[in-house]
Amino acid sequence: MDSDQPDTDVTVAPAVAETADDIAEMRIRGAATIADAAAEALATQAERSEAETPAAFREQLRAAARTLYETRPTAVSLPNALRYVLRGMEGETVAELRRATTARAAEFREDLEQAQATLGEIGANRLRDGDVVMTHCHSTDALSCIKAALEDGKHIEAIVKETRPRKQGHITARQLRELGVPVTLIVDNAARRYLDDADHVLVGADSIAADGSVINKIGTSGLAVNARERGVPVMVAAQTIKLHPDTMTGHTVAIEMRDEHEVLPADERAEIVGDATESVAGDAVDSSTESAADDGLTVENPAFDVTPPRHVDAIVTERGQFPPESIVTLMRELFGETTDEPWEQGRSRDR
Ligand SMILES: O=C(COP(=O)(O)O)[C@H](O)[C@H](O)COP(=O)(O)O
Repeated sequence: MDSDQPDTDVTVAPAVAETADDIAEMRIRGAATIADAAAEALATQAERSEAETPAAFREQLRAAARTLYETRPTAVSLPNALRYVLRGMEGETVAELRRATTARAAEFREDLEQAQATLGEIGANRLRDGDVVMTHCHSTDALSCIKAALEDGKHIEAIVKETRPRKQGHITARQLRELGVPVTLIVDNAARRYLDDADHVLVGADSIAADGSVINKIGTSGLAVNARERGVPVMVAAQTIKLHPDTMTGHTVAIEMRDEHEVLPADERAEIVGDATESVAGDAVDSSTESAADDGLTVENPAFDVTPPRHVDAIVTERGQFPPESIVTLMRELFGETTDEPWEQGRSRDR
């Protein structure tokens, strides 16, 4: 076996495969929720493992981590969660390893919840009574700030961007209404017009790079540019689990490209390309063998974009609020300079 890669033949618990599928298909979505589900899945793998040796147990956990890691590439909370749990995989026997791993996953999940609550209290300090926030996508970290402001007795209203193509804005609108927040739902294209009515842009993050760039749902960067032009401050609510350690050594953050059908269902594609199966020269082409790429229409569906630090006013974490340019200091403190692939954690023990 290649010593750098886990043995892909190792059986992963069906529950882990299900979680991986739920993440890939976005039934589980949003960076914090994905991290929580990944930690829970590793705990499940540990509980259900029938490994007879410590080495076999570790190999199973690493294979589970890899299955989860390969679902979506942009939210760094996923590999950060996997690394954190696998680092706690300590013990001389299978029973010890199981106990340590499940305890570590539980600790991670509690810390995650606590971090979000703390971040919310810090973010709420930026919101004044009567403020209107404009949101994009659905971020549990961003909502935590609004929730804490409401708990402080402030009246907050929201302008919620629909967020095409998946319309996560509907989830935000529903949850804000459950909190009693008056909501104005707008299409993405109306954002600039409604910025005149907003006191803050408040978004979450999937990853934050060492230079303070914010990687979040596609459309965030355009919103931030428009907000800057309109003089509306942009606040990013992001637990430190969103800090991307690899960017300290020059790596860039992978932007997920999703299926074109999220943007353009097959019947709508057919309406656009019409009878493109007949070539200009009039030669009939067999549509059953024609691939979508051959009809001259390309659909791009990037799920995220990068907002440069100059368009962001504050990154609010559970460790305090930071100007984006200084986030690297916190990153170094929390992650050090070196990172391995999640399944590399503790591998040296097995060599
Ligand atoms: O971009 C998204 C979700 O994208 P998708 O719907 O494609 O997963 C959210 O803004 C961040 O993940 C932060 O969310 P949270 O604050 O909940 O971690």
